[in-house]
Amino acid sequence: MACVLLFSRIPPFSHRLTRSSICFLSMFLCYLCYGALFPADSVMQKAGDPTPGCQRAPADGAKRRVQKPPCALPWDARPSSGEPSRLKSDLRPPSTLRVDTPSPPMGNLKFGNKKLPNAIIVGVKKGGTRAVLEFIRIHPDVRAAGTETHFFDRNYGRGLEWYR
Ligand SMILES: Nc1ncnc2c1ncn2[C@@H]1O[C@H](COP(=O)(O)OS(=O)(=O)O)[C@@H](OP(=O)(O)O)[C@H]1O
Repeated sequence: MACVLLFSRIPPFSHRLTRSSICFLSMFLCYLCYGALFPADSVMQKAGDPTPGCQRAPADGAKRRVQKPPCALPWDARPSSGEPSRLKSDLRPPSTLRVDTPSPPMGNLKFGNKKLPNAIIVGVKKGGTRAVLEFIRIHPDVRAAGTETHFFDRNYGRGLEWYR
């Protein structure tokens, strides 16, 4: 009796095949939709961008990236868009970042305006503080000091005027 009940609950082979087909079909449709919504190039490069080599620069590590921008095209010659681009700010030479193209919220700051920092990265030596700085400074609204200031451990005696 139990056997009969058990077998009566197992769907016939054709039903199982249909369910498997539906399952595979839905997975395939999901894959297609995902591919249509998020094409591989949409994150790294826009369709009209004439500088494919710049945005596909190899990730060499933060220090080298800051010292030597991988793109030969001048920053001013690149097409601008309204959207704040993470990759563009990443490739921007540090000097240009400060002087030529201030981000909108920082635009009312004149060059040479001395301010104390809004945020400080604190860390031990070899604790990865440089990496944290490089990640945060990718944001277009962040303006970071060029080098580590070491105010509290080395330059505290110079006072706040030096720190600004
Ligand atoms: N996410 C992550 N995971 C693991 N390790 C990481 C990470 N980010 C940075 N690092 C390593 O941190 C080392 C650099 O740390 P600092 O930037 O604090 O260096 S420094 O003290 O300011 O010179 C440096 O180690 P070394 O390569 O041994 O010098 C980095 O490789």
